[in-house]
Amino acid sequence: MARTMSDKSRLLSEEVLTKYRVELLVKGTAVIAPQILFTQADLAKIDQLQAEIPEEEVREGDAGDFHSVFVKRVRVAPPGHRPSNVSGTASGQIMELIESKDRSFALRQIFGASSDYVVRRCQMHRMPPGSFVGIHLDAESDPDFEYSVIVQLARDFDGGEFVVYPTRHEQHVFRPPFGAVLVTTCKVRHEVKPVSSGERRSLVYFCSKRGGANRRIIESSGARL
Ligand SMILES: O=C(O)CCC(=O)C(=O)O
Ligand SMILES: [Fe+2]
Repeated sequence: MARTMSDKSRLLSEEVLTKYRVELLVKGTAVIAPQILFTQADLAKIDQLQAEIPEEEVREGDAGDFHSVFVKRVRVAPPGHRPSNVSGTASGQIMELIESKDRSFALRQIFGASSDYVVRRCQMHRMPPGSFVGIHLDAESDPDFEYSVIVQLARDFDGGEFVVYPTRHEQHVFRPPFGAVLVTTCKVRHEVKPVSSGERRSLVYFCSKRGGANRRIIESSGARL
């Protein structure tokens, strides 16, 4: 029998969450289909709120890695500091949306966690043609990062593939559609290939069981974005 599911029941479907949990466990990366973690209305709200946040261009090379991307900071945790939202009301509202009870519950199930996760850092990326994110390890920015969650905010662009390198000889290429969410472990190297046309946009956040100060030691880091 055809049934119209509410957003809530879709978010909480055990069967669906278990499927993603296994995918993440086995492959280190899972792509969550559009409309499961974020509805169209959630994405529209994020788009509206982000307009108020200032943008900076990041082009930083360190130990062979380079980037070219426009970044809007929502929550930051620089070395020695605890996670905190950037000033302004928009960042708090975006974090409230991201950390809603249902969404946090769903992600916890996907992570296979027995305790709560905190978002240590959150930012938005805008990548016009020529932009890219060089190969890096998220855990080099903050050793407590466990999972990164990447929400796809754009429809019309070419290039910009997310490529994961689980080993030296293996690579997995992802091109998630608008509204899909890529979840990946922060212990695997990856990159975003150059955008060739249109504009790629994403909301990126990093989750951890630990909420304290960033334990990264600045001198030895290969930090980036
Ligand atoms: O914008 C993205 O898809 C994610 C880029 C990335 O790997 C990161 O911010 O660590
Ligand atoms: Fe990354």
